[in-house]
Amino acid sequence: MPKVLVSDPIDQAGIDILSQVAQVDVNTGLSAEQLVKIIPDYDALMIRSGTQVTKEIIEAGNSLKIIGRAGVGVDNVDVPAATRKGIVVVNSPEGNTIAAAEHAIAMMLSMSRHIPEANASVKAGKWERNRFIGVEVYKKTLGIVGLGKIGSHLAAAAKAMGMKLLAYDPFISTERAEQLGCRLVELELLMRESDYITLHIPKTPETLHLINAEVLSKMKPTARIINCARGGIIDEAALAEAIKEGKIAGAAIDVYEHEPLEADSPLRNVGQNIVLTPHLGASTAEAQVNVAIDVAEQIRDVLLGLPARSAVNIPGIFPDSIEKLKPYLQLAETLGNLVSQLAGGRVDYLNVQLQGELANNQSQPVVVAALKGLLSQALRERVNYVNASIEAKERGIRVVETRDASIRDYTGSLHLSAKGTLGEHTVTGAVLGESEIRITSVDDFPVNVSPTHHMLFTLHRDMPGIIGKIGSQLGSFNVNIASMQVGRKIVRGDAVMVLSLDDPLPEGILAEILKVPGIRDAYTVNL
Ligand SMILES: NC(=O)c1ccc[n+]([C@@H]2O[C@H](COP(=O)([O-])OP(=O)(O)OC[C@H]3O[C@@H](n4cnc5c(N)ncnc54)[C@H](O)[C@@H]3O)[C@@H](O)[C@H]2O)c1
Ligand SMILES: O=C(O)CC[C@@H](O)C(=O)O
Repeated sequence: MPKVLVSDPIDQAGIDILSQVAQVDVNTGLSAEQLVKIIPDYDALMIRSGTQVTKEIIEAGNSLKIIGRAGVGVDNVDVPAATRKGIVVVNSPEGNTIAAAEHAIAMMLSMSRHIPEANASVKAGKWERNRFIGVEVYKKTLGIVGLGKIGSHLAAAAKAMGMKLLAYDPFISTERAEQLGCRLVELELLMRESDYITLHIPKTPETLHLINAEVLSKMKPTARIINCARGGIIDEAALAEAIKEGKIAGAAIDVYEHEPLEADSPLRNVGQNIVLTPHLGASTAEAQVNVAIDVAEQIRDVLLGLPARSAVNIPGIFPDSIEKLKPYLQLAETLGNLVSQLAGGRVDYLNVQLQGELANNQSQPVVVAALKGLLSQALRERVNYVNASIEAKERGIRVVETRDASIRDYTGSLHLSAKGTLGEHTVTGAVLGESEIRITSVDDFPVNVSPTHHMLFTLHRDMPGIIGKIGSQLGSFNVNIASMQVGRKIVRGDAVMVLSLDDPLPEGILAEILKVPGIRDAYTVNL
């Protein structure tokens, strides 16, 4: 019988499902060292947000087939390490959406009506009615940062309470925001005009300290901020300072850069204008049953050799033909990710053309893989092969699929074009040999490059000296070039330059590159 380790408190409904097919050991509060020691005995690991599933734990898990996260965020799992080891990571993308949205509302109202302090005061034997005069949320402006599942649910509830809604989400169309009753604006305007600001975005390198001292300084002195998304999105020291100095009226925080919150955290000393909860966003009876069942069913299925429906790292639903299509799925995902970065965040149209031999294959998985790549900048691990199409539809992305078996430059190739905030861009790629992926054209300029983690693309005039100038610019920022290629259609016409870099491009370098005479456009891409 397979063995499942449950290392965080999980609702009994999930344990009951797992017990049908496995021996289930519930062992919570283990240290990382203890987990490394016992994990080799287990086929599956089920967690909430408490257990940090590090690379060391994954590497020690020689029998592990699946890690199940009873919740949305898998930022406490080293997903790349799990993928490399062939371990499926599953989550429950929707099981606690309502709970988290309702917690944000509870936090907003608690702050507005001083409920935590009033409660403490009455329990201390006092009756201080004049001390706790609150404010109404009716007709106030709520700024929602991140209009995904939780942000959308919250928008509907806040609208019903008579609030005016602003939203900032670079990956959502204006039409979608309008359907939800929100005016889509830039972050700065949202910070300036909102009476309440609530965060519902993932924690990514881009969102780390997105709300820092400078951004907080844009808020009205009467405004309040809520974070029920992820710790680290707000700079905690800057937040504590802003409240203490009266630059903003208050905050309500559920999630922290380090959990449990440290004893000496500056947030603990802010006084009564901050409401703190210990990561309770998903802690409702209903959400805990939902996520436990959702994830336990997937663990059971994988242990029985069946696919998982919400795998965040590998496709879970396709039949046996997956083996043959696998390199093309990887190609589609890479090209989707690439074209979304060239086209800018808010893509509203994607054309996927299957060419050559690929045109004779089942197209749906390839289109889904392209969408997964396209949405990966916005949704990170939240997007998977199961939800990519629905997510794209909800974002108003029009998807067109075409085939052309007569294009035979490679055995099979894939051509994507996408239109976004930076205009329309196209990329083509092919699979060489068994599984080698190549980018074979960019904006219809022929190239032949392997995708790498950090890349720079330029559109420029083909003229002497331009390559050297870009090289020197990168050198002056201490960025090492791994390879470089130029694609052009005619001599001294327009050309595309593709550089693979050893290092990420530092901020500010694009502006310098764009100053080089002859450079028309430049894009950084991280794959
Ligand atoms: N406190 C809790 O217990 C709790 C419970 C559930 C979820 N969460 C967290 O809440 C967050 C939102 O969850 P969700 O289910 O709504 O996710 P979601 O993926 O449905 O929505 C996230 C939204 O953020 C947008 N986004 C991505 N990067 C952005 C950026 N840089 N700026 C602005 N918007 C950006 C995306 O376009 C997307 O619409 C996640 O961080 C999740 O882990 C916390
Ligand atoms: O496990 C929890 O209670 C937190 C879950 C929540 O943060 C999530 O990302 O789903």
